[in-house]
Amino acid sequence: MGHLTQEQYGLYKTLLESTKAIPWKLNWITKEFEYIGPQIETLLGWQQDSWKTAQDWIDRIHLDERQATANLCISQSDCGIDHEADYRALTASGGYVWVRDVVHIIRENGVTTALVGFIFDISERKKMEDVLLRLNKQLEALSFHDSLTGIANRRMYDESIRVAWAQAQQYRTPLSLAIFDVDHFKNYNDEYGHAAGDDCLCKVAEALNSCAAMRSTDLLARYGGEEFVLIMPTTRGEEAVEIAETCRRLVANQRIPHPKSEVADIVTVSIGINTIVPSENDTLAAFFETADQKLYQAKRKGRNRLEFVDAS
Ligand SMILES: Nc1nc2c(ncn2[C@@H]2O[C@H](COP(=O)(O)OP(=O)(O)OP(=O)(O)O)[C@@H](O)[C@H]2O)c(=O)[nH]1
Repeated sequence: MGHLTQEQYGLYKTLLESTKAIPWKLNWITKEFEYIGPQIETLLGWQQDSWKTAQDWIDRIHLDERQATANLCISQSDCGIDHEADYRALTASGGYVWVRDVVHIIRENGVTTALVGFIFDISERKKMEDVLLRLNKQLEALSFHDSLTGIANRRMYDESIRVAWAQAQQYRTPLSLAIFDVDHFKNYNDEYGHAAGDDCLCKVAEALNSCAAMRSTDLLARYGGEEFVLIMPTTRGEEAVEIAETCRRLVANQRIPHPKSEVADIVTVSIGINTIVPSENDTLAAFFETADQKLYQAKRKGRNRLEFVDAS
């Protein structure tokens, strides 16, 4: 493009200075601002002529993003790569505004000589993102999935067992419940750390689920910590024992090393099972409590085994 006439210059200046995006140009040899749009004063409060060097720009980036943003911009500019960055810009009154800086590099003979760019106000979008983030967190809290293992959570268990109990009571069908507890899991955490413990719980959940998921009416859930529960509606005692035993074997077959277990050198589970055809006098709480007692019996009797009671 040749030289601009006075008229053209005026047009471009008006265009640039009336957009919401704030234009700027920085001399990359001297690191001095050659231009910054007057709109910057409306957005951040700093006067147009207070933007003298790249250092003024860096100093007005929120500390949390400052280093990373400056590093990115310097390295990309030296290499001649156009780039953009989101950061909080300091305002003259001490607040911050989220902006996006979009940068175009000007090179001469393979050397970066100047940067030109636009600063966009993205605070509204960021506010929206924050709202979405908060909503997502709330949704997660309300969800029926355990965030670590991906299987059903305690909330889902509570809902499902209530329904299963009512149906068993109404139709006089057997209801079975198995409680699984990882053996010597405290030692596992102590040996490998909490993060590895989390991984281990995921693998256990996966193994249990591969067995439980074979019947669509069953529900496997993480009851809490290293405890899992399997609801088996319309399932008699022997059948429940068979399924739980398969689950136990599947966990052992994963052969997750556990040298500090006193039962085996791999991760194992103990299981308590209860089966009932609930009458009017039975309570869900007592039903669960009995299954839990069976679990502790399995622990006492040496772990990596199951104990059951069939009151149906
Ligand atoms: N990594 C990890 N550990 C957990 C989680 N929830 C509970 N735990 C740990 O699980 C362990 C449970 O230990 P205990 O209930 O004392 O029993 P145990 O060591 O499993 O031994 P037994 O049940 O008697 O075989 C505790 O150390 C908890 O910190 C979790 O989400 N992640």
